[in-house]
Amino acid sequence: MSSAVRLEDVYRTYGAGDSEVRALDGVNVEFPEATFTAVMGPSGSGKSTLLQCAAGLDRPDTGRVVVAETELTGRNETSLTRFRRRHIGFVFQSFNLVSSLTAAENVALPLRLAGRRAPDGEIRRALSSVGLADRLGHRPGQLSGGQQQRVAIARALVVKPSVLFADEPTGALDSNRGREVLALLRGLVDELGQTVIMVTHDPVAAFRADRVVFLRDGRIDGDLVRPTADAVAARMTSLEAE
Ligand SMILES: Nc1ncnc2c1ncn2[C@@H]1O[C@H](COP(=O)(O)OP(=O)(O)OP(=O)(O)O)[C@@H](O)[C@H]1O
Repeated sequence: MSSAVRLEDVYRTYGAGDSEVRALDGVNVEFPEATFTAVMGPSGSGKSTLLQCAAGLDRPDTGRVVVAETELTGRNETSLTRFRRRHIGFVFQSFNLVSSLTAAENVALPLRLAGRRAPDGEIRRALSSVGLADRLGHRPGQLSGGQQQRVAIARALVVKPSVLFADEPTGALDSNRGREVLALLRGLVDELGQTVIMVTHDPVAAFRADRVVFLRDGRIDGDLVRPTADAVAARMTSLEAE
């Protein structure tokens, strides 16, 4: 199986001198196409930094990041932005929708930013695929948290990205709404062959993934394939105790 995302020897340090933090300390990891991977680890272990570097939102100090067989490292900002707009979808814990725009307008935004047309049919299809065909004209403030996150997922998917990244996508939702979002992500992988990489603290969320990759102190610390929630929770407990 070919890899959708590959990080080779990635280092990322913040600050300098006494306040230096090595957020990523020689990370090597591959994320295969059409699979759902969860990234877990104690607070401060580098999960968000890994996701941001893999998505081209942050730059490693050294090492290589390859997405869809394209090397991101060394590209200038314009070229990186262009690549991201075509190939990367990103979903945040806090949804990050534009509050003054309707659901349909939010979903159209990435196409417009990429200088593409945003046909009504395409926008409607994206919102239908997340179960929100009847909420096109609603603004974020008129939607529940779970619905807002589904609009954010539709917005990330409308460009048909090579990879969908999600940083704690269920972190702001109650457990039922969180389960719906996870089922949606799982369905994208199973039905559309979408590659999904998700950071989460929640073993129940990680259980929906094909594989869980663990981080500790900026390094990869093993993985679990087709994990049970109990196995993930046990692994997290031991990582946090170390
Ligand atoms: N912009 C920044 N400036 C300085 N230090 C940073 C910055 N971003 C992250 N760090 C540090 O890098 C380390 C890794 O941070 P990161 O956010 O990747 O961890 P995380 O595993 O996602 O944490 P959490 O689970 O708490 O969200 C932490 O020690 C953090 O304090």
